[in-house]
Amino acid sequence: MTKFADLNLSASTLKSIKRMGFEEATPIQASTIPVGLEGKDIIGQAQTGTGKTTAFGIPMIEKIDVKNPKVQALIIAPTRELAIQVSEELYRIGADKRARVLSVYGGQDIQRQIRAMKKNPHIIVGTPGRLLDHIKRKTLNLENVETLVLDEADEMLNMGFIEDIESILETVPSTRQTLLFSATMPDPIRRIANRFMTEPEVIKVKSKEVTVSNIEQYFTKVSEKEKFDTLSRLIDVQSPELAIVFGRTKRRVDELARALSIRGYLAEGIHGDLSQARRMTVLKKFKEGRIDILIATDVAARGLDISGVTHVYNFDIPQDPESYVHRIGRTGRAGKKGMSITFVTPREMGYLKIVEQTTKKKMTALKPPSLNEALEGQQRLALEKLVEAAKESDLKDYYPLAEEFLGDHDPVQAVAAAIRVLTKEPDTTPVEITEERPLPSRGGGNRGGGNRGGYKGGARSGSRGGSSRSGGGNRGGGSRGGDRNRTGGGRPQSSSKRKSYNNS
Ligand SMILES: Nc1ncnc2c1ncn2[C@@H]1O[C@H](COP(=O)(O)OP(=O)(O)OP(=O)(O)O)[C@@H](O)[C@H]1O
Ligand SMILES: [Mg+2]
Repeated sequence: MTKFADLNLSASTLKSIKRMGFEEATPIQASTIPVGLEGKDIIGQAQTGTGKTTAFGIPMIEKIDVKNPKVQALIIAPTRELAIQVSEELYRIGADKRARVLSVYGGQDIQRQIRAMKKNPHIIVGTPGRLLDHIKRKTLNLENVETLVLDEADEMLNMGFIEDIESILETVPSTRQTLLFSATMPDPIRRIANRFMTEPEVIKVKSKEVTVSNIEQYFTKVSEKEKFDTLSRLIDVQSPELAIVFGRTKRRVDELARALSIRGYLAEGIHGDLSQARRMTVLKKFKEGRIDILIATDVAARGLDISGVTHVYNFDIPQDPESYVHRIGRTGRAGKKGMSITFVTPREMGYLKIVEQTTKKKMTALKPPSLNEALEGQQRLALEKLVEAAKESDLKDYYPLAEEFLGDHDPVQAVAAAIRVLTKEPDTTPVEITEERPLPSRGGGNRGGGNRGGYKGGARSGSRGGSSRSGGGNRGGGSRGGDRNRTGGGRPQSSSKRKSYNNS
């Protein structure tokens, strides 16, 4: 175990780290910080949630000369949310040194960013498009940059940012130190490394597995039609504190968010077509627990660090194993426990194998819960509420009525009634989820870079037709008459039999 105090850091950085509550350096931090301090280029690979931000953040901040008003460090990140998150972490690390950090990203008023630039930030964290914009407007000068970080470089490659990054780098001195970090390092990333880096030291944390061991990984074999009911029941049984549900396309995310809300869950979606303001609001609500289910596309969730995410549901299995690693990595962070459940349709079982081969870890088969099990889960949750309430000391005011009630009723009957009142019965209101075309059968060389690009493109543009958007018979929960009867008096069916939601 390495203590930060043993890493030769300045007093101000040590003070900040202490304030952040970090006691020991994680393995990737212990191995990269000394090399980073020497000024070498680094390719750092370590599992999700193991503190890569601080691993590059510390050597970067140590190098900053706060008396020099020029921009000395640049971090490029694939999404706005990630840029904000990284800038916040860097701000905390540099707080005692008084390093100034600014994040710039699309969707935010550029004039406001230009005004902020005039306050001479030492560190800029930005998304490629907006950084280029500032460079072209000459509102950002990178001639004094000494440290460059590409966070989630492989994702930026997938997103087609490579040319933007190249243009940005033309304005950064070639003598800079370059650091590149990700949980996965697919082959094409090495090409970037060769192009942008000088004799990089590759630092991989020794580990047989790509995923952290504190995530319990399950899969459940389920037909496309049964997916939504299975999801509802799993949520009822497992009662996650915070959960992220991944869908393959933007339309999928929108439909799932709506369908979950119809069934009474506090759920909202996030993807690249939403306005920046909307994305921020949804994330904020999720972090504060005002919604407990976030539905997202791959891109929207890369690198996000939200504490309290206990469950990740892959409503659609991702096509490439790297996406899987990043998706489930939204839970089980900083040593906490987590659980992931991946839905696999019978035709997509081959993808499960590919994922398992990459992660070198078998997922455990999970039987989809029955409606009764979902009900039991909700009853247990209700009981937990009662147990919590029973711990309170100021229940005295309720005693007279309780005694009166118990005078006329058998105690078991009385408690059962209390549990019943508190139980949210599984809701089976019909909802509409457009069927997603299964992934092409596995033989098709789907591990290659080219294919990845295609898939990602589809997910971003939302333009995949979803092919099987045929008539009424294809609906998710709606076609399962037996289930619907349970909630009986629910809402009239017509209210949820909307036309297929069509955004393509
Ligand atoms: N030494 C440490 N001790 C305790 N917690 C830490 C330490 N270093 C970082 N953390 C915390 O761990 C969490 C995950 O860190 P971070 O987001 O940097 O992970 P990551 O490796 O970049 O993951 P991803 O691959 O998903 O981007 C953060 O909340 C961070 O504050
Ligand atoms: Mg990260």
